[in-house]
Amino acid sequence: MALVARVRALLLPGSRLRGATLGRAANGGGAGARRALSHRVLVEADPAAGVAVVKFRNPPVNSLSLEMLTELGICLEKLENDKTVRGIVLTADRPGIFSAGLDLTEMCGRNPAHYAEFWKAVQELWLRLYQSNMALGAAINGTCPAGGCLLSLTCDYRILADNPKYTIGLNETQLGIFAPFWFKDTMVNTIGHRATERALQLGLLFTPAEALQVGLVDQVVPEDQVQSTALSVMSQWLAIPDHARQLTKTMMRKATVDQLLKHREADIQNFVSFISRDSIQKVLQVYLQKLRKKNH
Ligand SMILES: CC/C=C\C/C=C\CCC/C=C/CC(=O)SCCNC(=O)CCNC(=O)[C@H](O)C(C)(C)COP(=O)(O)OP(=O)(O)OC[C@H]1O[C@@H](n2cnc3c(N)ncnc32)[C@H](O)[C@@H]1OP(=O)(O)O
Repeated sequence: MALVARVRALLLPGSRLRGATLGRAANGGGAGARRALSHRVLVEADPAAGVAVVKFRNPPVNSLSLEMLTELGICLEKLENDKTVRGIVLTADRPGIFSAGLDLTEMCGRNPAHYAEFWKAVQELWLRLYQSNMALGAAINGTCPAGGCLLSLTCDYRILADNPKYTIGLNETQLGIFAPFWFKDTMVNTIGHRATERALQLGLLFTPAEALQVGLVDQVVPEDQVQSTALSVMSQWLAIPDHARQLTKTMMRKATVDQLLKHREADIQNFVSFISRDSIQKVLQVYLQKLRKKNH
């Protein structure tokens, strides 16, 4: 289903996204700050600063399900069309887990049409974020594996909470799957080829100190200062004239974006045929069961 159709489905009577509003904040935020609510994404906009904080709230682990991808896409599209917003900070509504990455239940026990729809939504969100004209910051206030790490890598800078429990990285190989070429390219563009090769083959999850050292994040700060630091760094990015910053960003990212645009359909087919393999279904199911067993 294309984004428009998925949005329609989400807006059907009964959906909690229906009637989402952008109103004056009941509390918090500066003068004129606005708050928008959807089911899984909370937006706190500060038009005076030109910045919106987009908070993930998809319990229990902020996984990127099809619905979450869709709501995030809608929210970003709205912000892109809002002339008062020039920068966005992505963060988790509750500290602890920034995002557990792609929702594994979307990749297990479904049919090929579902896998194709899901993968298309992953591609769409990446394209929207990686090509965004806005300045994007990640305030990483929790653990950040795989797809969560990818989200943060689409941003222009990353601030990570100084908590050794919070790790970040593309750990796909540890699950028995692998990071597609555009995940890999996004990481190469951030930390370079050799560090990416090592990180991807070993499926490394970096502690804050390691992430800072390898350049996966730009700053590690005390946990209670992640958002305020991300906002203060944002003011540096917004001090640059938009057109100059945007042209530079496009120049830096265009080759990577073009690769996916050129191979988009093939990438979907590759994903569907890989994820549908019995052997891959089995490893994903074992991984999910291990996660679930912990709690039962
Ligand atoms: C085109 C190319 C062709 C081929 C490419 C090949 C492959 C495609 C690549 C696909 C890319 C995938 C990227 C991903 O993002 S895969 C997801 C990777 N994520 C993880 O490994 C994280 C897994 N989760 C955890 O490690 C922990 O949950 C976490 C540390 C985040 C939190 O721990 P905590 O103890 O707080 O919570 P849990 O008890 O573990 O979890 C609570 C419940 O949430 C469920 N859960 C956790 N993570 C996920 C997830 N990613 N998706 C779905 N559900 C998840 C977990 O099972 C618990 O459920 P219940 O027990 O409550 O039922």
